[in-house]
Amino acid sequence: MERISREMMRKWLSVYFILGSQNCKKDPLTVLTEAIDGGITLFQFREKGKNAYTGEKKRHFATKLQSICREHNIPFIVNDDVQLAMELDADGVHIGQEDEKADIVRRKIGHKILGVSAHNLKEAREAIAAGADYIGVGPIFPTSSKDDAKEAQGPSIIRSLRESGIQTPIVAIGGITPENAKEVIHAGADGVSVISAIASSESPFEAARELVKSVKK
Ligand SMILES: C=C1C=NC(C(F)(F)F)=NC1=N
Ligand SMILES: [Mg+2]
Repeated sequence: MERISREMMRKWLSVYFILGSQNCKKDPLTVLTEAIDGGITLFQFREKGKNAYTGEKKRHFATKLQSICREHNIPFIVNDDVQLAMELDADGVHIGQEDEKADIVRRKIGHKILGVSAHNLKEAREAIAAGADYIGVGPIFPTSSKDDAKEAQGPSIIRSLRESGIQTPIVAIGGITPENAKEVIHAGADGVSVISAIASSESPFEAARELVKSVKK
């Protein structure tokens, strides 16, 4: 198996749903199933926050989400926890600037998908040099899903990365909704990632469907 192509990565990034046990009103397995039926293209398991699951509870919960993704051919990405990603043979990992260094993670995961958070051109270039298959850029708009989020940067950060010659797949994150997603794509993002727009919705199915419609070029 070799590294994922940019073209394939761009396709997967289109509507990237991120979820953990702390983000849901309804049963997380139902939320994920509805989101997949609504058309999400990629999933990230992100277990963080005050009452986040740990150890065997976290692993067991991850396997249940992973099997739903497998049933629907949706790649399963694990946030932060490289060890868990390897144990589960996940399709990839996502790491932030404060996590394990990207070049070390790349060596650990082989050709699995590697996503890295980047907030500026320097971090983007470093991530790409370390072997990132995509970069997560944001928060674009104010977000309620991450309690230590940085200042919202607006879609212009994406436009400036593209103008600086960044061609690596970019997914935008932070406060993205069906109303503002199109603007983010027009700024040059290949996809949008969301937590609460889907996880906090009464109908994750409808919310996913609206997002899919809004990112169509
Ligand atoms: C902090 C994060 C930033 N970006 C992304 C992604 F959208 F996947 F790129 N995931 C995260 N967990
Ligand atoms: Mg992290």
